[in-house]
Amino acid sequence: MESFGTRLRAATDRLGPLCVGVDPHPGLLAAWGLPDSVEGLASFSETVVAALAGRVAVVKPQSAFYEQYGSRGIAILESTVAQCRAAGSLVLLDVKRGDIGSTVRAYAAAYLDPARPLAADALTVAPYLGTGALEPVFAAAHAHSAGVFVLALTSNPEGASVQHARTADGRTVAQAVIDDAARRNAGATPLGDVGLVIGATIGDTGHTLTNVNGPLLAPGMGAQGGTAAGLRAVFGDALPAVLPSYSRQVLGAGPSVAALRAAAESVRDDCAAVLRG
Ligand SMILES: O=c1ccn([C@@H]2O[C@H](COP(=O)(O)O)[C@@H](O)[C@H]2O)c(=O)[nH]1
Repeated sequence: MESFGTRLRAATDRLGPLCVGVDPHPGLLAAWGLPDSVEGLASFSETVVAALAGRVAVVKPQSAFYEQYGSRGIAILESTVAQCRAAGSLVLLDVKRGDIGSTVRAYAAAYLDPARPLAADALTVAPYLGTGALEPVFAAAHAHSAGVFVLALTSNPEGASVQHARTADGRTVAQAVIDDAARRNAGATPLGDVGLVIGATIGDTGHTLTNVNGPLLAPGMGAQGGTAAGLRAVFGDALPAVLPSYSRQVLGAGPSVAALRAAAESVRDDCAAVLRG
């Protein structure tokens, strides 16, 4: 199989630069006329698959919204991931895992080994036990042609207190995470497999993103206030690597399949105009 970076570039070239998050909030279930139950979760997920699978480059299910329903929720997540992949979208599982290396190895197997029931194309990880502790997940990603997105500068206002703190060598924690990704992606074409999560809401923080050579996932679009026009201030010269991510703004258009598709196409076109000039 081709590398994740190659597959991601092909998907965004074909379908446009857009990631849609699948976040079945109880409030969204209610707005769609669905119960806050496993049945409601299943119906919500089926509609999202019908509307968007194979039509957007990347689908990003938020694991937490499935986990809260226990094993039946996880079963629906497995089915949603598999259907989106089969339809031709890449699936980035938003699980934000991170632990000591020996445990991270199990997370890597759970989410990236194609023989496992919850295998996706990529996952999100948290680097706060040290990027070195994530080594098994980078190795698994390489072995399975998968991707890893490391939290660097998150979209929530609380993130800066940790991410802007200085390390012993004077860099911020975030810059150390960014530089680690750049080192891992060096020389990859067209794009490395190690992505970063950089919130669309953070403005110009003075971090250097131009050498990453990997995808830059930009959550926080729409509901959290991030805009297509605002991406330039956050990403500067790194704009071509940005993958904007919307959840509630697109999902709020449901449950009509046609309206969900139209909402996704609208934000995709707004972003493409900025990212591709
Ligand atoms: O920095 C981050 C990292 C991840 N997220 C996740 O993205 C979605 C955002 O949902 P919206 O409805 O578009 O606000 C959600 O799953 C978060 O956990 C993030 O927001 N910021």
